[in-house]
Order: sequence, then structure tokens, then C-alpha cells
Amino acid sequence: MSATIIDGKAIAETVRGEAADRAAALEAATGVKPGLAVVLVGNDPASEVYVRNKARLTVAAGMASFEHKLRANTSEADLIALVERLNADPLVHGILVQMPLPGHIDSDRVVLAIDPAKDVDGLTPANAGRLVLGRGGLVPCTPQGCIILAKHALGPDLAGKEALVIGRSILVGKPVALLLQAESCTVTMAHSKTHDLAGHCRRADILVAAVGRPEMVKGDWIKPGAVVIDVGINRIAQEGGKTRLVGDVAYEEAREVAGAITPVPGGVGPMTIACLLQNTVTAAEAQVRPGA
Ligand SMILES: NC(=O)C1=CN([C@@H]2O[C@H](COP(=O)(O)OP(=O)(O)OC[C@H]3O[C@@H](n4cnc5c(N)ncnc54)[C@H](OP(=O)(O)O)[C@@H]3O)[C@@H](O)[C@H]2O)C=CC1
Ligand SMILES: Nc1nc(=O)c2c([nH]1)NC[C@@H]1CN(c3ccc(C(=O)N[C@@H](CCC(=O)O)C(=O)O)cc3)C=[N+]21
Ligand SMILES: [Mg+2]
Repeated sequence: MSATIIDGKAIAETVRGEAADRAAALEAATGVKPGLAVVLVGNDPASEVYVRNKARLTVAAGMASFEHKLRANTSEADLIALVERLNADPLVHGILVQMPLPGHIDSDRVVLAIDPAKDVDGLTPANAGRLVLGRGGLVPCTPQGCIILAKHALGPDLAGKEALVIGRSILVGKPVALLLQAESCTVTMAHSKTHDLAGHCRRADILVAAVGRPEMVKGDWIKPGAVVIDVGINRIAQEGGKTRLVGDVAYEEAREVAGAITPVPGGVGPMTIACLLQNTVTAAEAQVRPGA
């Protein structure tokens, strides 16, 4: 058997189209164009690609894009001062501070400075708390994208599925586990201290890998017919000094066993950007018409 390839690129295009329609409707009704500010500290090459893609697609969706590239030695105080200016800027409805931040900056303090109404990454305690409580708020983008892709493979009803999430970060692992739980999946969360990871994987109908270790999940760890959502974005060296992007799943092996699988690139990555644009419109709508 060979897995269905879940076309994240095409699905993301549809989601971006919906965001563009909502942005145009908001601007027509209120004169307000949704604006997204992205803050990048230092020059991590993978982050720079992400920031460039985001800026291009934000403008293509009819929204305003503001990029702030700060030197790697920027102080925490200066970064927080920028976040506070963006909080107060009426042209900015969404703020994304690219992680990871350089080691001398406490990312918790930076995230706490972001106005929860503009927190399109869903990282602030206010939004993370609402997610735990099941009370709306801005939901992290990559986890939203994972759910949309899983539903493309399995249909809208995920109830009763065994789901395994590898990784427990605030940005991906924890929120994707909460969203799967809200879909009535039976969720297991694995991490670096998990015993017999392969055994846990073999029970999963839905396997989400968000680890950051190139091709760690092997083909024979996958339950035949399972849906595999590969969040990992790992740049590995190739012959000739070039680099190549691979996920956390050994794709060629896994596609022989899985029922459906997301490729890297072209899977979860484009969905993250599409959901970021959706969150930016959602944030703008709430800021323009509070309580609506
Ligand atoms: N496609 C996209 O849009 C996005 C992709 N990413 C990518 O997803 C990956 C994960 O990102 P992120 O969550 O931020 O990463 P983090 O480094 O914050 O978290 C990694 C998680 O993986 C766990 N882990 C590490 N090693 C193992 C192991 N050997 N076995 C089991 N679990 C392990 C860690 O466990 P512990 O908690 O015990 O340390 C941790 O919970 C990265 O490759 C990143 O680039 C991230 C965001 C968006
Ligand atoms: N505060 C914060 N929020 C994030 O959501 C966040 C972050 N920090 N730090 C870094 C990770 C990584 N991440 C990616 C998103 C999209 C692609 C993406 O668009 N990938 C495409 C293109 C890759 C390419 O151009 O080669 C693909 O996979 O097809 C990649 C990586 C978001 N992250
Ligand atoms: Mg992280």
C-alpha cells in the first residue's frame, strides 16, 4: 500500500483565500486593513525563509505586513519596548515574535508583553488558558493546521481515534494535543522521557510528530493505514554543500505503511502561514468591532 499524500500547499491556498475574502469584507465595511507585524531577532536562516514567505503571502491576502528585523545582540528591554509600540499601533492587529529568541532574552517576559488581543501565535497565558478551558481565543497556528490536515484525510469526525503527539512545546505539542482532545480523540503525549516511543507510535491512528529531529520516526513504527502529520522542519546537509528540508518522519519508509501522510516541505508549513493570516483577520475583526 502507498499512502495518500496530503497536499498542504493546495489546502493552505484555499485557507488563505478565505482569509483574503474576510480581510476584504472587513476593509469594505470599516475601512480597516488587517495588519500583521513580525519580529525577528538575529538571523537564523530557517526563520528568515519563514519571515519572507509570511510577508509575501500577507500582502497577497490584502493585508498589511510590517517586518522588524533586529540585531542578534538586541537587549530584552529594547525588544519589549518594540512589542509595546506594536501593542499601541492601530495599524497592527497581529504580533508575532519569532522563536527561538537569542539566549540572553527571556522569551516568557517577551510573550507576556504582547497584548493578548494581538497575540496571533496564541502563546500568551490568556490565550493558552482559554484553549485549556475550551473558551475560544486565538489558537496557535501550526496546531490548527494539523487538525485541518487530519480532517482532510479522515473526514470531519475524529472522535474515538487514538492520537499520539510527539513533543510537548507550548507552540506545537501541547496545543495540538488539546485540539485533538477537543475533537474527542484519545490522546497520548510523548516527549524525550517517553519509554518505548515506537510502541506508542504503533497504536496511533493519528500520529503528530513535532520534535525537531530529522527522520526520527521510522516506517516500522507506524500503524498500517495511520494518518501521519509531520510538523518537523529540519535543514540537513547534502552532498555538494547544499541543504535539504526534511521532517521528523522518515518519509520514504513511512509512506509505504501510512494511510495518509504530509510531506515536508509542502505539508504543515504552508498551513501555519495560512492559519496565521486567518488569526490576523480574526484579531482585526475583534479589535474593530469589540464584542461583535
Ligand atoms: N511546520 C511548521 O509550521 C512548524 C514547524 N516547527 C518544527 O517542529 C519541530 C518542533 O518544534 P517545537 O515544538 O517548537 O520544538 P521544541 O524543541 O520546543 O520541542 C521539541 C519537543 O520534542 C521532544 N523531544 C525531543 N527529543 C525527543 C525524542 N528523542 N523523543 C521524543 N520526544 C523528543 C521534546 O521533549 P522534552 O519536552 O522532554 O524536552 C520537546 O517536547 C521543529 O522541527 C520545528 O522547526 C515548529 C513550528 C511550526
Ligand atoms: N513564534 C513563532 N511562531 C511560529 O509559528 C514559528 C516560530 N516562532 N519559529 C519557527 C517555527 C517554524 N515555523 C515555520 C512555519 C512555516 C514554514 C513554511 O512555510 N514551510 C514551507 C516552506 C519551506 C521552504 O521555503 O523551504 C513548507 O514546509 O513547505 C516553515 C516553518 C513557524 N514557526
Ligand atoms: Mg520551541
